[in-house]
Amino acid sequence: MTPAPASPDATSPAPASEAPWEAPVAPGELDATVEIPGSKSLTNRLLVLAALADGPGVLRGALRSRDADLMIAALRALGAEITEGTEPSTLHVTPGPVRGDVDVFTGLAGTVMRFLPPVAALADGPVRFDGDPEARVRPMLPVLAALRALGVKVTGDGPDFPSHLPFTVHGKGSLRGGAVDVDASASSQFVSGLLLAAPRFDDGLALRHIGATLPSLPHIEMTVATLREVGVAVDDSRDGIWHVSPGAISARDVRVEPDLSNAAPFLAAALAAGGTVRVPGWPASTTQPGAMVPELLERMGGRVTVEHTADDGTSVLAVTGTGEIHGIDVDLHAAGELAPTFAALAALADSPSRLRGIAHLRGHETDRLAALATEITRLGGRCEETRDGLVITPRPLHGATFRTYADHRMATSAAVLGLRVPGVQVENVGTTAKTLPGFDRMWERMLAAGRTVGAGA
Ligand SMILES: O=C(O)C1=C[C@@H](OP(=O)(O)O)[C@@H](O)[C@H](O)C1
Ligand SMILES: C=C(OP(=O)(O)O)C(=O)O
Repeated sequence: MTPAPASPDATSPAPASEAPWEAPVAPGELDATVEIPGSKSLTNRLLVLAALADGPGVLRGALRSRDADLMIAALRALGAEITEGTEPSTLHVTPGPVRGDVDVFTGLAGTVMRFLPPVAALADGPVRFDGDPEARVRPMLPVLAALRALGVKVTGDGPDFPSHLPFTVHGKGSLRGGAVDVDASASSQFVSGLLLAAPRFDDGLALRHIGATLPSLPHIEMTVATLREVGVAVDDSRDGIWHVSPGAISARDVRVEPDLSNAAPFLAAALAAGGTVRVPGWPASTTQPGAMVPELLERMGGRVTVEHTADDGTSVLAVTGTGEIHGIDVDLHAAGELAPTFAALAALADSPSRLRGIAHLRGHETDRLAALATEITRLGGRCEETRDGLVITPRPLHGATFRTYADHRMATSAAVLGLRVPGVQVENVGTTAKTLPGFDRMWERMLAAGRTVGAGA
């Protein structure tokens, strides 16, 4: 077992590619099998729980990307020992007392900036948080205000209570917990972060969501499911209220599912290019919002089949393009991270589309509604922002530089568009390292028909 890299690049600025990447036009019908690395959301939840557990645990098939490596670096700083096994995707985690007087660099990872402040409240001293310039505008107030309401001192750079990075959480070694109200209408991650650390609060946590809407419910269900899997009692029987009982977090040896949201652009490629793209390891049941991908692709004209089911219950999911892409009217409130992929397909469709319920995307890696509208328009398309989404009216598209605003999913949606539109120059494709390092090479290999494509191949 060798120590996992000390994440030298995780805490440095996000990788920026020098020259734009010319998104390849599909050379013909696809016939590819694409192995998708582990889920970001599961990897980072399981890492947090492993670092707070009652003994050493193992993650297999974990994602190794900028967001995961930032989580690893942060948890190490906070006192956990994390080493690589025989493969980089096998991580051995040995918990330690949560350590204070440390710095946590969040990069642009929502999971790091929202999941770790509640952990920092358990530290025996101050934990200073900062991140990428783009991270400093992402909403943070609800989770910091919740910690304050629970008696934790949180300070910012100036005299005012912080609503964004940078900030410092002054841990006192333990936290009583109790009841707290949180407005999670801007991000489900405010709820998930508090719930994940809650079993280690003396009295657990009774969290009530008080906002008008609650996005990304599957991600909260994922949090609840991962907590239950480590033996934590969670009562979620009332809408918008979660009760986490205090207690030990059991150490486990777990396998991480592939990232179904990262599978989305590859499967969407089958509709844009024609032919078939397969993703092995598709879980029989999952809390990942990417579970919606097959149904949405079918609604847009794709054909979805399960080609093979393995002994472990996972399947090879195959999506075949029929040559047609239809517009779609869909509420993506539960699965906002899919919006960039479906916006790209919508711009290539034969009828208009409406993506609804995604106002909260304005607080993602960038303002994704503005970014998608601007960049699809730049290619000659028609994409208009609404109060809570996008209306996309297909028009003939042409090549241009597609700006990505440090957003990995802007880059992957540009790749989908480029399959049909020559000359799409993707600025900073390296931003895909946030959740899928080597995306551009995987994409190019997918276009070489009949190949099995893996992240490291
Ligand atoms: O908890 C998680 O792992 C995530 C929750 C969602 O955040 P929002 O609720 O802010 O959309 C999602 O978009 C993000 O990619 C991952
Ligand atoms: C919104 C996303 O990321 P984050 O975890 O940084 O919020 C995303 O990956 O689409």
